[in-house]
Amino acid sequence: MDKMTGTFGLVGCGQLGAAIASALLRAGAVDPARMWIANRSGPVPALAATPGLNWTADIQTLADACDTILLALPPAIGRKLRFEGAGRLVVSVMAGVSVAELGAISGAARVVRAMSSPAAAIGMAYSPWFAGEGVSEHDRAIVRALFSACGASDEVPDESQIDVFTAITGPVPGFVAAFAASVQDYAQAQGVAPDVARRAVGQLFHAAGALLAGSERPAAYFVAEMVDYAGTTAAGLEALRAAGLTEIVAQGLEAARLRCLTIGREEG
Ligand SMILES: NC(=O)C1=CN([C@@H]2O[C@H](COP(=O)(O)OP(=O)(O)OC[C@H]3O[C@@H](n4cnc5c(N)ncnc54)[C@H](OP(=O)(O)O)[C@@H]3O)[C@@H](O)[C@H]2O)C=CC1
Ligand SMILES: O=C(O)[C@@H]1CCC=N1
Repeated sequence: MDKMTGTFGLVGCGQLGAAIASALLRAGAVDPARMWIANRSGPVPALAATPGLNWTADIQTLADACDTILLALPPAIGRKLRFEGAGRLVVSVMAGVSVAELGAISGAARVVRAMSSPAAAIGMAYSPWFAGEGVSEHDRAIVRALFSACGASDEVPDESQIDVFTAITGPVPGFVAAFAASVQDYAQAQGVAPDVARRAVGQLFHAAGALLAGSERPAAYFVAEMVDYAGTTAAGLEALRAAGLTEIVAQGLEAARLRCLTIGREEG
């Protein structure tokens, strides 16, 4: 696992920030003594006893001490934040907050807009990131070290793709939980006991996730394979296709993507 060079500061240690902080420390991507956390209510229990880790309630104190700053605040709060971060590398995982806004928030010329998920806590997040104009190759190495400690990541060429991934991979279990709940509901409607349905569907998604994540093939390949097999599953897949599954999923994801454009603004 690559180490992040320099000092690192996290602003906001909630659901996502705490997951990323624990991932970085577990992976050894940053030494605690070179890491700062600014959290409104102070140290979080899971990390409070980490030897050497620096806590502060003051964001500017963190900014003055850190070469790389990660913003993990709610969008409504993050948008209103201002601190002097000129000369720093500023990275954000805040939904909907643009590179331009991040420059205004921090005064930094080197800004990376990213997305991650609380799956970072188990090293299984997907963290896409978009680099603003001033970001150097050295900065990119730091960002790669940061997000490889959290799971898989890719640099994307277009900032608008971060909104797409905020919809798709930001929430974990997210939309997959919605599908899993529908499967559990079906099982229970057929008389399966709730705890058995929960265990069965959990194992199904655990196995399916492992197979999909471990394959170079797109998910569509596995669908076509089952349709071609022309067994019981094919009948169900054909019924789902006829019912508009693809269109329904796209509607949900598009609603989440569009919400990125309004979340945390005065009116939204
Ligand atoms: N949760 C998720 O699944 C995901 C979240 N995100 C994004 O991550 C960001 C953070 O979300 P999430 O972690 O869920 O939010 P939480 O509300 O769980 O955590 C926000 C944290 O920020 C702290 N905070 C608030 N204001 C300040 C401040 N002025 N100075 C220092 N700390 C402050 C809060 O402190 P206190 O506890 O004292 O209030 C809290 O610990 C959001 O922009 C969200 O869109 C992205 C992907 C997934
Ligand atoms: O639902 C949310 O707003 C956060 C951001 C992306 C995923 N979860």
